Amino acid sequence: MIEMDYVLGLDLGTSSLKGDLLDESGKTVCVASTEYELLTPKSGYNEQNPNDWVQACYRLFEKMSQKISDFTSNLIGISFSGQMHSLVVADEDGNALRPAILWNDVRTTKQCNDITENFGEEILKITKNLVLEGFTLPKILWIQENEPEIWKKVRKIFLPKDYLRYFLTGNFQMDYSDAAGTLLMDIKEKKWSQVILKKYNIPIEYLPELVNSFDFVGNLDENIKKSYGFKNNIKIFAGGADNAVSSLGTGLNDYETAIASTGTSGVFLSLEDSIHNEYNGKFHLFNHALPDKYYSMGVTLSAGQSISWFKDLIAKSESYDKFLSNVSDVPIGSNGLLFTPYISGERTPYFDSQIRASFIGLNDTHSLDDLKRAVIEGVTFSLKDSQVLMESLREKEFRRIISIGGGAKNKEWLQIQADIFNTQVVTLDTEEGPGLGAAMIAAMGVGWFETVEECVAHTITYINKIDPISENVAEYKKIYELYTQVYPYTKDITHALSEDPV
Ligand SMILES: Nc1ncnc2c1ncn2[C@@H]1O[C@H](COP(=O)(O)OP(=O)(O)O)[C@@H](O)[C@H]1O
Ligand SMILES: O=C(CO)[C@@H](O)[C@H](O)COP(=O)(O)O
Repeated sequence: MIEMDYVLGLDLGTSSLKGDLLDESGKTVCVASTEYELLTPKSGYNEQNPNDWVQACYRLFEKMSQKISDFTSNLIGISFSGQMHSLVVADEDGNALRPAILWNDVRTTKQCNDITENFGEEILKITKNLVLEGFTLPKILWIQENEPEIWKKVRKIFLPKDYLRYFLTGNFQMDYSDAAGTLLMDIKEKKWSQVILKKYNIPIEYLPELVNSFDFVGNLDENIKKSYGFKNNIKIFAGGADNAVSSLGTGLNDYETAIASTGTSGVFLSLEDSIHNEYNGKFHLFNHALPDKYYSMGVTLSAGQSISWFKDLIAKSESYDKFLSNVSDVPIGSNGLLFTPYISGERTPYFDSQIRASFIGLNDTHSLDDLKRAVIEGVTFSLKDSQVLMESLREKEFRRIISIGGGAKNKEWLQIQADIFNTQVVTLDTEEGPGLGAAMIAAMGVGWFETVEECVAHTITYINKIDPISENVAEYKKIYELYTQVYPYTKDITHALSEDPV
C-alpha cells in the first residue's frame, strides 16, 4: 500500500465537532465526530462552553488515531468550518469569560430593535444584512448592557472556530466569510467597520486580524503536537463560516443550483456574483470562502433541532434512523397534520424571534409516526419558503438542489425534499459538506491541487439523484399553501404565550 499524507477538515457544528480526513488523492478516508452539550438556561437562550470545543478537538484527534493507524505520522494540515455568529468573549490570554452565546440564541430582541431604530440603515449599507438576534453585534451589546462586569474584562472577541484555532496555533485571526456574519465588517471593503465599532464602543484591538479562508495562519502548537504524537509540522489554514465552506465542499459553482442544508439550523443557499442591494436584507448576503465571491441564504432556525427536540422527548436513546424508520409508511401530508418548526423562533422568511411552533390539525387517529413525518415535512416547508422567496427575487428557478447535513442521511426525507422543492435533489458521498470543504481548504493550502476546480474534481462525488414525483409534487403544493397560512394565524397567539412577549 502506498503511504499517503493526510489533511483534516474540522467542522465545529452546533451539535458536534466533525472531522473529515482526506488523503493526497482527494479521497475521504475517515469521518468521525464528537458531541458537546447545548446549554439552554432559559427559553430562547442557547449557550455552549468554549472549552468543550477544545476538548472535543482533542477527543477527535484520539478517535482518528484509533481508526487510522498512520493518522499521527502522516497528518500535515488542518483547516476549519464553524457555526457562524456565536459570540465568545475572552480575556487577554484567551480565557473565555462566560459561555458562548450562540447563533440560535434570541435573547437580544431589545438590542436589535435599538440598533435598527438608530443605525439600521447604515448597518444594512455597510454589512448588507438586517440586524437580527442571531448575529454577533447585538450579543456584544447584550453583554455591555446586562453583564458590564464581564464587558470590562473583555480583551478578545472570537467566533467559535477561531477560538478553537487560537488554542491550536496561539494566533488571533478571523476570516472574511465568518467576519461577514458579525455585523462588524464592511463586507465590500473587507475591513472592520470603524463607523460601527465607534458607534458601539468596541475597541478594534478586541477583534482578530482579518484573513482569507485559504491563508496559512500558523503551525500546530508544539506541546499539542507532542502530546498527540504528531510527527510532522502541521500547517493550519484559516477556514471559514460553515455555510461558506459547505458551499465549497459541495462543489457549488453555478447559479442554477442551490444547497439545502439540514444541520441544527436549515439553510437554503445560493451563489452570488456580486454584492448588491436587491435582497434588501430579506436574505443574508455574505463573503464566500473563495476570494471575491459571495453567497446569499435563508435560514430555518430549528431544522435538525426540531427533529432532535422531538426525538429527545420520545426516544432519546434511539438512533435517528430507527426513530424515523416508519415515516415512509405515512402518506404525504401526515394524515392531515401540519407542523411549523418555530420552536426557537424563525429567521427566513419571518424575522421573528418570538414566534413558536405548532402542530395544526391534530385528531384522535393520529399516530406518533404521523407526528414524526409532520415534523420532517414542516422543516422542509420552511426551507421551501426560502426557495420560493429567492426564486421570486431572482426571477429564475433552481434546476438542482444539493442536500447536505443530517437530513441528507434519510432516503425518505430526500424524496420529500425533491417533491416539496419540485426540483432534482442530489447528495454527496459524504453528507458532511462543511467538514469536506474545510479539508479541501487544507488540501489546497499544502499544495496538493493547483486550482479549486482540480480540488473539486478529486474530492467530490455525487451519489444520489432524486427526481420529484409529479403526483407528490401536486399534493405537496396544496399542503404548502396551507402551511404558509399558519404563521400569520399563530403569530399573535404564540407571541402572547411566549415567556417574554415583545
Ligand atoms: N439519520 C438521520 N436522519 C435524519 N436526520 C438526522 C439524522 N442524523 C442526524 N440528523 C439531524 O441532523 C442534525 C445534525 O446535523 P449536523 O449537520 O451534524 O448539525 P450541526 O452542524 O448543527 O452540528 C440533528 O439535529 C438531527 O436532527
Ligand atoms: O446562523 C446560521 C447561519 O446564519 C447557522 O447556519 C449557523 O452557522 C449554525 O449552523 P449549524 O450548526 O446548523 O450547521
